[in-house]
Amino acid sequence: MVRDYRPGAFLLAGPTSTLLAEGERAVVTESDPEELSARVEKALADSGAQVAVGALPFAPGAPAHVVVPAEVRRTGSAHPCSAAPAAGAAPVSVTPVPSGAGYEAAVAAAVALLRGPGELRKVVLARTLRLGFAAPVDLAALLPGLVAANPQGHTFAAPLPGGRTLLGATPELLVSRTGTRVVSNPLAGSLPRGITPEQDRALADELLASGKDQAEHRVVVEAVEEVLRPFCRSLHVPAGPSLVATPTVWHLSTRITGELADPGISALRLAAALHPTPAVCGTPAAAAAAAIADLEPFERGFYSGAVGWTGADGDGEWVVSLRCAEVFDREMVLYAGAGVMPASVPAAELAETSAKFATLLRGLGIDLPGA
Ligand SMILES: C=C(O[C@H]1C=CC=C(C(=O)O)[C@@H]1O)C(=O)O
Repeated sequence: MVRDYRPGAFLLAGPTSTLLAEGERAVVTESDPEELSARVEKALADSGAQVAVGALPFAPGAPAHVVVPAEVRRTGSAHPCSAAPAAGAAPVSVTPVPSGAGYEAAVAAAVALLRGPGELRKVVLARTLRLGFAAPVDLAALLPGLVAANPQGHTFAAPLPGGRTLLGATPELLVSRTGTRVVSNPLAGSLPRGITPEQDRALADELLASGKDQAEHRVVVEAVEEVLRPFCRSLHVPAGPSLVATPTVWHLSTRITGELADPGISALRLAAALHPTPAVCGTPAAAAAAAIADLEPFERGFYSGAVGWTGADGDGEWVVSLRCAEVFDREMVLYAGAGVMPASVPAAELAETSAKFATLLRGLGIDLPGA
């Protein structure tokens, strides 16, 4: 089904399910999270459609883009996806915004804020890589290779306003709802993967033993628990994180499961309530968002928002839009961020963002040493 993707369609390919949606019966553009769920539920009821798909932006107050498609196809896992690794065209221009040094300076400024007298405990700072190509980016040709390279994660292509596409391969599940069962799998605390198996194992052990990363992870789990608890009659939060690996990064991970108290609460409503978690913003959220606005020299748009679907029956799945790029014509803007804590070292956060860029670059067959 991944091979049937055509530009303008919506694709979400995960380890257990694949959804491809095409055409538009209705489009809901809404910035208020509660209004958004209500308007999408109404659009589904009015059209008789079973599923709506879309993308939520990072910034509170920016409009979400949700579509009731004309046609939806769903199957199981897209894996094993037999695609050869994509052979992406080499970019003709590569512009980091900010520069590596600029990013390290922003992390240092954030560390100073975190160590200061204010209330900020964690802030996630991102950077971008702007790639220019000689010809329009061929999404349909690139997607099978990206799916094949990310068997554990969710690969997505989501249409955005203005003919743009959000393309990515994320390891993080914001929330899924199946009947009354709710699952959220926050990630936070990361190290790049090693080159040899020994080095890789040592880095995994180092991550698990890192007080800075455990603290960075804990604030996300606490925030997710606090949001989900009022919606659930039971909620299970493991006592400590486990490790998950993407092809380029190790993460601390906690899989939180619950039973909804009110089956009328849709997956989209839960996603809107959870977003933005401290995995993409920080703690407290308002102070972190203000620091991000001060320290990041670009708009995040739909990076570090969410991508997913919600059904007429309330079921659905929303993933955090990470390891992604906004694609338009001959341009691709990649985004990667890292959680900054009082103990953060700017060079280490820069290396972490490079490893995060590599998820998409490798999956697209783009070779950019030192990006
Ligand atoms: C903000 C990103 O990752 C988040 C998710 C997992 C681990 C993270 C970290 O360790 O910093 C980030 O919170 C990104 O990939 O751009």
